Amino acid sequence: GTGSAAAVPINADFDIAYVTPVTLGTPPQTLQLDFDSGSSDLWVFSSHLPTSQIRGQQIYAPNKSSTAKLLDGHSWSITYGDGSGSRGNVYTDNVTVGGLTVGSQAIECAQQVSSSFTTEDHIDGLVGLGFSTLNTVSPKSQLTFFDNAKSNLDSPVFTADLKYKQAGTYDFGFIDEAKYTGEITYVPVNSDPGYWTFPSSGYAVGSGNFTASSISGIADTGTSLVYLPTAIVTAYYRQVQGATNSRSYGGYVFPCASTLPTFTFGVGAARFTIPAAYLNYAPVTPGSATCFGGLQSSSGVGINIWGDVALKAAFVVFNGGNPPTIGWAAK
Ligand SMILES: CC[C@H](C)[C@H](NC(=O)C[C@H](O)[C@H](CC1CCCCC1)NC(=O)CCNC(=O)[C@H](Cc1ccccc1)NC(=O)N1CCC(N)CC1)C(=O)NCc1cnc(C)nc1N
Repeated sequence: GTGSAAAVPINADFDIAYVTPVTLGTPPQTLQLDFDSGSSDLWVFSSHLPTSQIRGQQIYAPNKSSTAKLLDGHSWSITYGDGSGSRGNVYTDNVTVGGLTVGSQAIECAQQVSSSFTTEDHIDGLVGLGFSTLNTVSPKSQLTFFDNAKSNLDSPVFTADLKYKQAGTYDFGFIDEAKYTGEITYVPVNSDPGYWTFPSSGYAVGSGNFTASSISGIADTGTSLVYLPTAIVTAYYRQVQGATNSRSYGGYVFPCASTLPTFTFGVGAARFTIPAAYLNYAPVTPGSATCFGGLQSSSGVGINIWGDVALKAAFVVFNGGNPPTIGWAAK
């Protein structure tokens, strides 16, 4: 089988995240979930949450689904890189994404969410697409939607075609030739950390020379920006008039009117250029003349992250075969 579903930006002004409609249970309950290749829990706002923690999000009510089953004695608790988190209990039920159904998928029902989830009313939960070793359900960890679907997929892959300020797609089980140009360059994935960790072959700032350098990082659809080693990031912002590394804003900022260079990264012999517009992430506060960069230093993060700012400059194949690989193509 295969599936194909839209990845819709949650904000009209800048791409903080993308959500995809997912139907749960019988009769179907549809939620807008953030597909996150940087984690491996499928969790949702649920009828088990105190109403004080819900602010407009859609919820999944297992007691309204005839196919829901409590996973007795199991719980989950997750913390993300931005300090947000959630926890709760676990049911299994049918989950459908873009025409692809998984029976008895573990659906982690939130009983508590951190304040940033409550205030982000466009996200009703997450679908983890990382490796199942990262799943937090205890005492028995659960499989991701992708791992559960894999044996029924025409091919054990999912692809991300994220776009700048417009809807893209996540496809499961097939590679849509119409979504990319040229060849797909595949490189090995180290799944031991649980993320889609792959080697990049170097970078260039604007029209400058390409610097060959092996950079290990993760392809993370759930992270908004790109986080790379300080040496690379300072080389980039040296080319931006008025750029400073702001402690108060927590990263590189610059006058919104500044002209930004493009940023090119290598995957094997292939080269992918992130347009300047993608690297002007957003005003630090609505209407401000100071803008926050889409490229930031990974020194405070601990790993290099190729987030949405980079992913939307390419067509990316997450190949869950044995061994796993990741493919990048222009589009
Ligand atoms: C099983 C845990 C799992 C693997 C976990 N994975 C991750 O954290 C990566 C994962 O991709 C998560 C998925 C996010 C979580 C928040 C909700 C949206 C999805 N990514 C991050 O945390 C990266 C940093 N956050 C981000 O990039 C968020 C994403 C977001 C989007 C919309 C609304 C709210 C948040 N972006 C922002 O906050 N933005 C606002 C500020 C702006 N300057 C940039 C955009 C992990 O590594 N946790 C370990 C961990 C724990 N504690 C800490 C402190 N760091 C950690 N890494």
